[in-house]
Amino acid sequence: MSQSGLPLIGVVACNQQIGLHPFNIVGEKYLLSVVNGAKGFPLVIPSLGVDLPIDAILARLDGILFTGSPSNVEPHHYQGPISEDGTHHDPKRDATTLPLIKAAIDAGIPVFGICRGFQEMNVVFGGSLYQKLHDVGKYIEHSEDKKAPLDVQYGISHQVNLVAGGLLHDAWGCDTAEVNSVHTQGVERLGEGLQPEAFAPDGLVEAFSVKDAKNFALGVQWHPEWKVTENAFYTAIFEAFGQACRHHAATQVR
Ligand SMILES: N[C@@H](CCC(=O)NCCCC(=O)O)C(=O)O
Repeated sequence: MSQSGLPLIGVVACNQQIGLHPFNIVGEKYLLSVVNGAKGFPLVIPSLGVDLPIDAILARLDGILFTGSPSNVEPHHYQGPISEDGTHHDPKRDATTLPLIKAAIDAGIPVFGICRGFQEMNVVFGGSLYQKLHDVGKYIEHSEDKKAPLDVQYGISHQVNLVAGGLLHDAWGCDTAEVNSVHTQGVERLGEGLQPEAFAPDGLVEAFSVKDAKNFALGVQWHPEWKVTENAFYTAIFEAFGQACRHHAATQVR
């Protein structure tokens, strides 16, 4: 917890080359969703892929947000077929987030995974991913029109059916909600120990939680960080995450 009483929430970065230099970057919308949605203080966690001691940050953080990203998890992490030439990967992010997700959940730190972060959580629990949902044949279109304005790309795309008794259903209080959809990959085999929280109308798992987690551990395939305060469902999800982070902070002796 920061001195102002705000929970400290780690937000994982992606690697990107800008000019000749490699940078660690985080989309501003993720940082703002921590500030305005979870009411926390965001701290960027670099994805350096080097052997940094994870314990050093876990002891100081009250929650971790695993962000979305245009890059895909390398398929060797889930024994998937080699991806198509030119596929955007971020091996240093994989090397950072996959062990961090497990360590954070084991340590009872609230964890929230969005899109790539949701897919990473599935992989950590032994699940696998479809690399191109649109090639599977049984799914509706889940990706965005990249030429459309951002408000259209991240606008409402389809309904999700929330599982009764789940964390999301409790947070929202209704059986259904409307979400955006900005992904080409998706859950093929659900990881062991993950319980579905929401399904798309085509049956795709759109959200899950970790069954035996000591604390909030939720992944969602959509992007609730997008203009979080303008969408009551997205706000409710971030409020539940923020509440778990504040509770964690209040129970730590530091
Ligand atoms: N690359 C994966 C994950 C999709 C994802 O996280 N998209 C986010 C795009 C950028 C952002 O909004 O942060 C897939 O295609 O399924």
